[in-house]
Amino acid sequence: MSERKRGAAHPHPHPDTPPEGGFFDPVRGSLATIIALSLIGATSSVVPFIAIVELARTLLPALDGAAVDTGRVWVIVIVAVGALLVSFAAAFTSGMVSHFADAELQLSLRRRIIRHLQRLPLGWFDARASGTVRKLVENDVVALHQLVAHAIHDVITAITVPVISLVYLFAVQWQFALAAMLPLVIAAGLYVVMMRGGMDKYAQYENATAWLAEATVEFVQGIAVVKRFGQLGRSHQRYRDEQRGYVDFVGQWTRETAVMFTLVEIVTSPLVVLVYLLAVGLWLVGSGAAQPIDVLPGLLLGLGLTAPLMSLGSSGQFLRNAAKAQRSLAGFFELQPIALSAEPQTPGSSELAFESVSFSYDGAHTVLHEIGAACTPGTVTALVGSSGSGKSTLAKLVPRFYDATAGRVAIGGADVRDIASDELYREVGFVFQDVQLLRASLRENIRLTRPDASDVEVERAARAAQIHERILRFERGYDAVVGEDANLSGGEAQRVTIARALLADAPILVLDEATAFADPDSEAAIQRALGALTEHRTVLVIAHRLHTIVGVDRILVLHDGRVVEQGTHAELVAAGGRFARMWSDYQHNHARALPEGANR
Ligand SMILES: Nc1ncnc2c1ncn2[C@@H]1O[C@H](COP(=O)(O)OP(=O)(O)OP(=O)(O)O)[C@@H](O)[C@H]1O
Repeated sequence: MSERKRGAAHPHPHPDTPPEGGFFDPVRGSLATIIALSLIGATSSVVPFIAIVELARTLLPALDGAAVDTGRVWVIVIVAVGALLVSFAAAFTSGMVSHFADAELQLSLRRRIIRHLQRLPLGWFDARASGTVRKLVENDVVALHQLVAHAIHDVITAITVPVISLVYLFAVQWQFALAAMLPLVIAAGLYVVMMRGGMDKYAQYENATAWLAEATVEFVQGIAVVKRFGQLGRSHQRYRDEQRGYVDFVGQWTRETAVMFTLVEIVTSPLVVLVYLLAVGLWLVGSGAAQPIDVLPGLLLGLGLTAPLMSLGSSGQFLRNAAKAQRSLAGFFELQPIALSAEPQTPGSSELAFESVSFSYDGAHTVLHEIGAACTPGTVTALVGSSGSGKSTLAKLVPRFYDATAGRVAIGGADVRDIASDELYREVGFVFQDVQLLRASLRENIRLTRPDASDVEVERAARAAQIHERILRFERGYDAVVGEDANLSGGEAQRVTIARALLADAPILVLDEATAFADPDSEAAIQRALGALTEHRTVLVIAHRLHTIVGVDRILVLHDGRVVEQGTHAELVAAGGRFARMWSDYQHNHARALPEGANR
């Protein structure tokens, strides 16, 4: 394949990138049903009240001795009972459909999140990933649950019931209808005033909550460090300040809205509305503007006009949360998945080559500049260089944690981007510093990359990784579960991942020597384990301790993202350049720690 520049852009649109609002596609039909049922339910719930009025209108003449139209009475009763049943059935069915739709939506979203996660570059899965995924799966998906399962039905009911009631009231007696609207208008006005600047306030409230949570986590996580350095008072002070700030903010907001809130409660309270409507009714009847019977619908339906306002308030909050969740999910789905090749290639050998490889994390700062190097099968190549020189970044391009911004990384002549991912992981094994063990048995952890491996094979890999004896000391041995009865030190956990890499038996190995947390005993064990791992393979190792790479086939010295020297240990020392200086400093600093024969 010809050398070409390839940015982060995906050549084919990703199938899971949803079109605007596409999350609801799987439940579109159910949503339409919920809306229709909510409308039917709300409308039919008003009918019995109208029926009572009409019944009264039909029966009243009987007081003056007139004959009662019993046929009409029966029709009204049947319509009322029928409407009541329809309203119950609609509410029940709508509840059922919403909960099924909600379950369906959550399932489809969670599946979509998982599918998208599987296609993201491994480099995305750093420390922040678990928090982000947790927020998506827990908060955002649940916010959409509130929308589908509750808010749609509540909002439709809260709007439909007052609208139908008012239409009927205006048809019967317009002055009384107008009077019945007054509490609604006053409450709505007060609500608007109360909520003025509510979005800003709400944002401030969320910030205050987030800061408090952050300060709490910081206080708890840092407690060991601050205690050690006698800063407990200061750290505790920040926590107390944030807590004070939160309480002050909530107190202030509550005081600002308390008067308005109480006024809204009073204006909408059933007793106040009833007394008000009775007074208006008496006045209208007294002045001859209305018949006594015309006051009845106003009393019955007028009472139900203001209650929905309150439920609209809380549903509005659900709607805002759902909109926010939708934005956050859309942002996640917009993350570029790793590019998949249209014509997958198979590596011709286990030769690893970096061909003019450049890389930038953010598109602005280049951290690797035109790296060229070849690692042949059966040899060990070490990457050395100061902290931040680009060693890990270069190593992580091989298993495609990231893709080169320019140039290419090739295995047996094939660009790693053109090798199907399962093939790539069969070809490349890696052991990086951030050891990842699953909450599963040690056996399952070792067998992760080769689920079909027999117990004997697992044990052989563990022996070679110098961890077999340690595993046997657990009561349940290989069945001990990580994080439950298998509590491992950093070095031990690392040897488990080395056993895993050994079992996977990949012909190319990318390793971070990573003995940072190892004590002298476990360092020796890890070195032996790595020795077993590197036989007959193409090995690229990030070296931190220079005495461990004295005998490797080739050393690449990185500085500011460039290969500034390369050769064997002896050649580089003889050349008297950067590596020779690093080696001399290293010998000076580690004179006593170096094993015999290492300082040649
Ligand atoms: N995820 C990331 N996002 C942005 N920049 C990064 C990221 N990881 C590393 N860098 C930057 O890339 C450069 C090379 O870092 P890299 O981790 O590859 O160096 P290193 O030689 O492995 O260092 P060390 O020996 O300390 O691990 C550094 O400037 C670093 O700040």
